Amino acid sequence: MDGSSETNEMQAELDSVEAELELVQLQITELLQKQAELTSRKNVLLERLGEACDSAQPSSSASSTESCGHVMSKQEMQHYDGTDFPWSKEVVWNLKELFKLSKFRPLQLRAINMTLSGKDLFLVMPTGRGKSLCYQLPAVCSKGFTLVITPLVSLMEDQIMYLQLINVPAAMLNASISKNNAKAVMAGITDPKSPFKLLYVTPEKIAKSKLLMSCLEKAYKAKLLSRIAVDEVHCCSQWGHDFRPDYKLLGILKRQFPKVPLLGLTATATSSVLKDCEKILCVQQPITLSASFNRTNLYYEVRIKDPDNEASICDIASLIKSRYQDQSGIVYVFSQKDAELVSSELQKRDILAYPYHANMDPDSKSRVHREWTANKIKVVVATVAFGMGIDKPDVRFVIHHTISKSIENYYQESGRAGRDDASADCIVFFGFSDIFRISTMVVMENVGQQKLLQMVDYCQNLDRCRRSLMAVHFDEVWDDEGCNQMCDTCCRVKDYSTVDITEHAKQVVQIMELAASMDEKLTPLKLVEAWMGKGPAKHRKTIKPTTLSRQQVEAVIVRMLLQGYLREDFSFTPYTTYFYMKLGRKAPLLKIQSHTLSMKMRITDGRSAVVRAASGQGKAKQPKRSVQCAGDAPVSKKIKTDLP
Ligand SMILES: Nc1ncnc2c1ncn2[C@@H]1O[C@H](COP(=O)(O)OP(=O)(O)OP(=O)(O)O)[C@@H](O)[C@H]1O
Repeated sequence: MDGSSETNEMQAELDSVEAELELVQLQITELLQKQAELTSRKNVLLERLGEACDSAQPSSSASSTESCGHVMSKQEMQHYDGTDFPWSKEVVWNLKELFKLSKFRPLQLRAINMTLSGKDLFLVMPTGRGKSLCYQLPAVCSKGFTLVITPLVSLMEDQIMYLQLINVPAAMLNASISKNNAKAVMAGITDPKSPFKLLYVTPEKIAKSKLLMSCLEKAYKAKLLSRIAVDEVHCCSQWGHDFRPDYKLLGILKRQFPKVPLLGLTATATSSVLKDCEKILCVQQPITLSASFNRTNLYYEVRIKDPDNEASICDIASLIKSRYQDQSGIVYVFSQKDAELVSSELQKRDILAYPYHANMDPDSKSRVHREWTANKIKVVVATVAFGMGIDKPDVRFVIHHTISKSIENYYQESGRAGRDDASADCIVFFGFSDIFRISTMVVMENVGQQKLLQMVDYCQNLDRCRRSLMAVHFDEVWDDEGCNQMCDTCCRVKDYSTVDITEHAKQVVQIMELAASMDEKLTPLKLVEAWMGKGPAKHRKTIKPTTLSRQQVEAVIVRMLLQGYLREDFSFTPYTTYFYMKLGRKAPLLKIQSHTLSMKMRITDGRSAVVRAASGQGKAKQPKRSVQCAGDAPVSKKIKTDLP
């Protein structure tokens, strides 16, 4: 053997060893990822188990730590759910007669009794579950007034309008009110007759107005300052997602008025953020009450969206007509154009539906909102612009014509259903091409892509309860029992079977490799078509078509994307973003004989019960000729959407 062929052989062996090493590295990464997922799940479960054990302990020795620093026994905690306090009669009377509510929601009475007992408290409760009542009701039952710190003037105005409606005197101090008005409010603070029960101020006012602080000082001395409520308390902490510098200065309140109980309210705060808030606000060992994010009255369902837009609207129309005749609901859509189109199509099918999006004039928007609230309009077909201030109790369904851009967004949007605690449905129509429409929109966001894929996983996953998939995002565990058959996966466990898709995935890789070898970029649609033997005649000759249905083809591609066998690739022009598919970092694993890939699929008919093995299983040959992949229309056009 001459020197050069020896070198060639060694080079070939080196290449092969390097390739193998790369595969091993991928397997290690995959296992480490799995380990991290399992560890995080284990930690959440351990925490839950700890809580469960605490609450199972005999009351004499119980020591539940439901607070950041303050230790309170379970029995003591439960004591605050009672109605034998000196103020209880007044509290219950006001709940019914003033606020016109029949009963308390979980944790409301506990929070109210605790704050009326003078305890400092952090209340973590999902949006729309009724945090405001926890300081509004105590304010009415206390002498003097409650100081409420709120970050947004619009939220302040909404609350004051509502309180005026129910005859509770309230005032506000912010940059938008007149000097005379501000003067009257300042005078009211020290008035022993307390002309208002709640005073709303921005954190800036506390930080900057010496006059306000001196009035509050006088009110404190005269025992007129009964309570301090800090809304959106997570804004204090730089670790929170919405830090506001003026919140950092609110520590002055507890330093100046140490005997006034403080109530911090938030819908989103981890325990480390709350610890930080505790320090910033100078509260010592506050009790933290956290309500579960699990909305037990909501039924979650995912339906496959028909690729034909008209057919998909037809599906929504018949769903509304058959299940929600004369009931109130929202259909969320992706773009302003979709809002116009879907609402007019629903109208053609005798459904009283109107569009709502950011590009409508303010009068039309508020008319749609008003008439829907008054039940004159049954369905609002809206972009995400329909969100803030939507507080209709009897929304019986929220249908997503297009998936949300993240699970957190989906939770908020779907959470507008069933606020009256009666059962309501949250249904997503999951369409393959929608993934890529949204992808191009979120591509510039920090973790936009990652969050979108979590939403896609929520839609495609048939292994786990939909609730439990959502719970992870709120650091909670809602197991199947917690679901109580209130999602389609829990209801239809028997309709799904696990299918080995390894050979199918290998075919996809082959197509991608061929395209890459020809320097051709594949859009998701083109990949589907090439695999199904559709598209130009020359493609059909080169690729052996799959035996899978279009729905299954799309499902396999989505699974491969979610698991890293495929990945997204974008190219940008000043006007639009183009979306293509690429092989993912795990694609080489499919070259290993022992590596398998499986997924759950819905058994809708005999055919899909077992997805038949791809042709040429185990000995797939490379087609000799290449796939012609270029030429299909790029996925993204410039679309007007209402970003949240
Ligand atoms: N006990 C109750 N029973 C029925 N409805 C209630 C109850 N408590 C509050 N609500 C209603 O729930 C809705 C939402 O309340 P609220 O605005 O206080 O929520 P929130 O938790 O402050 O939400 P956000 O985080 O959006 O500010 C209101 O319409 C309120 O009247």
